[in-house]
Amino acid sequence: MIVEYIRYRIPDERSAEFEEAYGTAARLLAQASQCVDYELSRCVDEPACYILRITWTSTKDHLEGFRGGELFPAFLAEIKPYVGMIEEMRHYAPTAVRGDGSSVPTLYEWLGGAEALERLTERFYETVLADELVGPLFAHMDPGHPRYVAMWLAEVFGGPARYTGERGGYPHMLGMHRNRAITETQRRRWVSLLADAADAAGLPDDPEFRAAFMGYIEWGTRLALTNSQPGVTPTEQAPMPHWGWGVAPPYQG
Ligand code: HEM
Repeated sequence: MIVEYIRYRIPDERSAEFEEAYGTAARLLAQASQCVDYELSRCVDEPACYILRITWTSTKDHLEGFRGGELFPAFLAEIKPYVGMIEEMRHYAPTAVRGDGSSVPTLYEWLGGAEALERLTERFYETVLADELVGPLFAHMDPGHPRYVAMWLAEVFGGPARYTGERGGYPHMLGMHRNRAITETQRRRWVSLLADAADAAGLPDDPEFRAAFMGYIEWGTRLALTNSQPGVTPTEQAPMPHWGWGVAPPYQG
């Protein structure tokens, strides 16, 4: 991905028509398969200054795909009157320095941290062991298993990286699922028992949290099922998944 920055200096009397023109041009950006996202910002300290940021799938896709494509003539027609007011128009490659701040709580914080996850997994594995469909899979379960899975979930949801540091991270988890031949019926039961345990353990039940939480569980259990089939060769080394809120951030009143 590549980020294009275009800096404009627009006289005050033309700012309204400029923003309107970009509002129209943006609809063409929204249709472009080469465009990841875009944003036009106006300087607060010096209102004549605008910056348009466009993330492209690649420089080539921008210069050859978009500029050579069918959307470009209509895009250019909208913005042409302002081309002479451009002060900079260049592509920038993102560096490794990037990340999120803490304005939005992590799922780990929202659900109540390590203590809540341990409450959840304690409760969950009690019901798992008593279940006729999935119980047999866990017949020789390590007594620390509920705590280890709580550590795993903590790390996935934005808590401390203890599973990676103390328990062997992704490769260990993968190894524990290999050749277990989990069936779809067992996977479904596991998901259903976990959803019940989330209620019983008093995890937050707001729609945003539960959607994100169960989204991860759905994803994770499908991978566990696939990787548990005899004869498959799963990815041996994968980064620890880090799950966020997705499209519905927490409702904070
Ligand atoms: C989001 C989905 C899942 C997560 C996050 C998860 C997580 C884990 C982790 C972290 C371990 C290793 C614990 C350790 O360090 O010892 C493990 C082991 C295991 N998992 Fe899963 N798992 C998931 C889905 C499933 C499903 C769907 C099944 C079966 C229906 C399953 C069956 C097992 C079994 C049998 C073990 C070995 C337990 C033992 O003998 O100690 N897992 N799981």
